[in-house]
Amino acid sequence: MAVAEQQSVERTQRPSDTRVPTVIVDDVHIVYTVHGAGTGRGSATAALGRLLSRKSSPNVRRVHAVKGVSFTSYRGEAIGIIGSNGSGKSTILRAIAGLLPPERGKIYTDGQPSLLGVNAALMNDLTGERNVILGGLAMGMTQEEVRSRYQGIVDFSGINEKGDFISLPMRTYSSGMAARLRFSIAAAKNHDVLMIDEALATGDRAFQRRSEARIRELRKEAGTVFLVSHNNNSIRDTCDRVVWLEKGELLMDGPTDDVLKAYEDHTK
Ligand SMILES: Nc1ncnc2c1ncn2[C@@H]1O[C@H](COP(=O)(O)OP(=O)(O)OP(=O)(O)O)[C@@H](O)[C@H]1O
Repeated sequence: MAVAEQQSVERTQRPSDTRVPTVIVDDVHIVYTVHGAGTGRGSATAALGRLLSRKSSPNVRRVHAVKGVSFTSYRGEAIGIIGSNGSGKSTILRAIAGLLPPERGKIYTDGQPSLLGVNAALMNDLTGERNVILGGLAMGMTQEEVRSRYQGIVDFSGINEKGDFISLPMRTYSSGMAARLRFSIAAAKNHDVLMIDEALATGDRAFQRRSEARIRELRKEAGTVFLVSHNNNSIRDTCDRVVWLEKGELLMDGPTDDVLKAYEDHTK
């Protein structure tokens, strides 16, 4: 795999009235290579033929998921990323987190961006309690910090509101409960750049309100928050700027109200 084109923006002394960039995405292209792809003919007979064929398919298909996207984020901004299914939102976040190498273009980041996805790695067979400790340590907290923030994380997640779930293995949680715990662990720490992929969509309304308030706090603490969501109200309540991707291209980047209005007109 090619080396990710992830570089650090040097922290230099700047006048206090200038905006400080946190992520620079410069003409980025991201291509997935899919091995063993079919021929692309979609009929049932063609699919059955492929399944019954003894030959393994030599086909390799390239999916050009992000096409020449550029934008810069600044400290204190919360940026919503919107667009229809498959438009490249999760892909661009994964690239900013350094998990996917751009095929072309460059991504510069100030500090280590943290990606909080619905699939963020916690261990399903461990209890919620163990996962809070594991997740806290994985994010770079000391044991002492984890101990002192433990109760706050559990209370924020609301996991124990209906019984002692925190001492049960995470595999017994509903997907919403698991997403809440992941968000609560990540939000317990201040991040230079925090990227949240749909995590809010799975919580109930009360949890969404708490999360939105916490996102506003994180911004005040001089971080940058990216929020991928299909929920326009969540974006409206949390973000002051929105980037709209469609078919891997940047369609619009501007103030939340302007971009959401154009998006809502487009999707009517
Ligand atoms: N691991 C992968 N291998 C191959 N193609 C992929 C992979 N992940 C995503 N893609 C493709 O890349 C494109 C962008 O996908 P991505 O998940 O970034 O979209 P998205 O905007 O986050 O979609 P959604 O709103 O449905 O979550 C899609 O065409 C998708 O099929």
